[in-house]
Amino acid sequence: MSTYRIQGATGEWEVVIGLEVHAQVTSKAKLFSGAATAFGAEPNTQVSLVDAAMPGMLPVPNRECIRQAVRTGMAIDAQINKWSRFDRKNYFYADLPQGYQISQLYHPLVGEGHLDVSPDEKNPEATKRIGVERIHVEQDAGKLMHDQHPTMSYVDLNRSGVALMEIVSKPDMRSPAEAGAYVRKLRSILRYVGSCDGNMEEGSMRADVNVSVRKPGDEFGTRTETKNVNSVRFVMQVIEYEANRQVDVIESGGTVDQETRLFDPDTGTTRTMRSKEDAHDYRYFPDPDLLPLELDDAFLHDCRESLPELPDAKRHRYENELGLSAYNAGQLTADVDVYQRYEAILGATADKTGKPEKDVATQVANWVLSVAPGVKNATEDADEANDTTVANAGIIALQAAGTVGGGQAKEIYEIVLKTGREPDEIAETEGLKQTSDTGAIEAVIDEVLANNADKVEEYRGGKDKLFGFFVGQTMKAMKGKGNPAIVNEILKTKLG
Ligand SMILES: Nc1ncnc2c1ncn2[C@@H]1O[C@H](COP(=O)(O)OP(=O)(O)OP(=O)(O)O)[C@@H](O)[C@H]1O
Ligand SMILES: [Mg+2]
Ligand SMILES: [Mg+2]
Repeated sequence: MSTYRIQGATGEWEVVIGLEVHAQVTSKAKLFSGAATAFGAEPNTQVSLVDAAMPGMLPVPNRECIRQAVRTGMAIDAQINKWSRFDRKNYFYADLPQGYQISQLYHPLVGEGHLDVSPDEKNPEATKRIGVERIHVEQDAGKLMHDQHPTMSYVDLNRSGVALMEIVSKPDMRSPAEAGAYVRKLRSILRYVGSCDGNMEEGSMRADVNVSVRKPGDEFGTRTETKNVNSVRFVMQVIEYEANRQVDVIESGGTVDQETRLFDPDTGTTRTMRSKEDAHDYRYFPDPDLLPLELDDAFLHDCRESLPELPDAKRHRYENELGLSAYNAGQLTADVDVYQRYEAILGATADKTGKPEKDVATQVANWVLSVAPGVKNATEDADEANDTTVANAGIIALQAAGTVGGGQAKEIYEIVLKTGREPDEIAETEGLKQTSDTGAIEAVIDEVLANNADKVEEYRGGKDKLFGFFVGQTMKAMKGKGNPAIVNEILKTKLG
């Protein structure tokens, strides 16, 4: 793995990165109230008296949120703490009516774990292990709206009280690529587990990016923390910018302040938001309204039993059982949507062809990863609803049987996407079937050879490369519909 270094005036610098990822827990209700959590609702329509911090309201932990955080911890091989507790993090802000956030500082639900990440997507086998310090559960705050009125700000409390998992990494990353890979892998696992939808655009997953620089081998330097970064690309940009900025500050005789910064996507730069409050400024103390959480074995057992096959295990199985290349296996297992589509089409293709999955696995992989997306991108009036598992499997099966060739398969798919017609019927009525009629193919080949007597002579004289020319001419004469295997076979016989 290549080492990322920043070249300064005084030599090479290493960058040290730790990420705090806030992931919204997939749950119909909030962490301590029954209010709904749907994205995009009208402001203040999903607020209970608990979320609005009315006096005398008491929080009641939502079992499903705890369950999802525990399952997430299990998915990263983390220590699950059977005893944990909620603390109040006190601060004043207009989007926080309680005056404190219920979080977990001293006894988090989930302790140490780790993720194996692949900084180079082309080489998913080259992994680096990144430690996770802990996962704690906490409430989200509301949102201030500054664009509704010229002189007033409004408050939307829909998000107030929504359950978040804060997943805190160790300062183990050393390059933008590693940090990008960490966020991708974490997102992938959250989506497999189903504990967070991973939608960074809608804010379901946001990263606080901690960056410091040091000379290789030195102690850690002072970190800055850039808040609420909401895409993989932005995380990488923040690191690139911050690391270079810090090197400049130090090399020009200054010191890096431990502070909170904001990222500006328009310029790709960060700027000071506030200097870092020390943790004790929050006056953390155990929330007296809540009992400690105690998890029993049955609950833990249920959490573990409900975990799906996870990305790494699935990737290895695709390689070992289905014989896929490491690259294809990595691409297909990176996201839930992709592997679900793959597995559905693979199963249907095996059924349709009567072959074991292993025998069609690579063909289906190429179809799902490259052929189908290529056709889809080029088809303007494609209707997503026509892109069914059955239709895809139908086309792949036609090709596997030699009924259609690669070119015809694409044409059929295009028609499927536009019209929803059935692949077998399209192949039949649109004249897209390959000819396997040896007599017909032989006749065409005889003509091709007769028209190119000089080339036949050269071929027989040892110019082997001309074989491809004869195949090409035959296919052209047959408008691409000759069965390639049969064309090859007859040509070989005829040319001797
Ligand atoms: N020297 C360093 N350089 C880069 N990252 C660091 C360094 N030291 C710590 N970190 C990272 O900073 C993060 C600290 O997060 P943590 O939640 O523990 O505390 P915090 O940021 O002070 O608290 P808060 O949750 O209130 O923001 C971790 O991801 C850790 O890996
Ligand atoms: Mg934190
Ligand atoms: Mg932080």
